[in-house]
Amino acid sequence: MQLQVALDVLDLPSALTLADQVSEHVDILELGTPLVKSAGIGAVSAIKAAHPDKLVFADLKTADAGELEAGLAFEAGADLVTVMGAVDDDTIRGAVAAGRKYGKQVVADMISVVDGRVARIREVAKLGVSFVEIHAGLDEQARPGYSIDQLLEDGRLAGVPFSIAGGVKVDTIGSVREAGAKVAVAGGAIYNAPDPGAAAAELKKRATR
Ligand SMILES: O=C([C@H](O)CO)[C@H](O)[C@H](O)COP(=O)(O)O
Repeated sequence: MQLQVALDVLDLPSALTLADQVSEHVDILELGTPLVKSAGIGAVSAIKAAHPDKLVFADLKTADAGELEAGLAFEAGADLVTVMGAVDDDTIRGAVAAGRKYGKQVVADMISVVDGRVARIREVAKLGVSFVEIHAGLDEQARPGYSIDQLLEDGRLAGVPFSIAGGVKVDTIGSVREAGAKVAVAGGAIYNAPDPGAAAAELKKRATR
């Protein structure tokens, strides 16, 4: 299972510092949505230039104009880009068309799809995305009683390639691997750790055990 770090910081210098600290332990460097909004699409180019050997994931969470927005990220050097799984199928098809044009990958982010999630995961997989991110966002995670378990259950049931995001940490990443995820996404468990490099190394160890 691959490990993706979500660089959920708000400026490019902080993102470059965090990427330097963790890159040797991760497979995918994600520019989180707030970072792209704050620092701009040029941050994608800067992270790719600093880490050309890593896959760079632009978490645009596109909700409309899929081909246009995905094209912006691919043109800037992204290897993967997100489109929302909840949006119009033509938006997803557009992002996929851009992916084909650039030879890059599109990921459908299932954030906020809760009812009927497995059925929608199967539908978006047929639209040509490379995989589906089964995701509980920061606001959902903040609610009392949040558990990653329903994400894992839906991944097991869906029968298509998937990643998991939503509070992946040292004591849950083993379950993410056992559920069959292709990628585990970790943000806070890495950037909030006293030593982000050590936290990423520990997650990577458990991701591949
Ligand atoms: O995508 C994310 C969130 O929606 C903010 O943009 C996070 O990067 C993702 O949830 C991973 O972060 P953690 O949940 O802190 O592991």
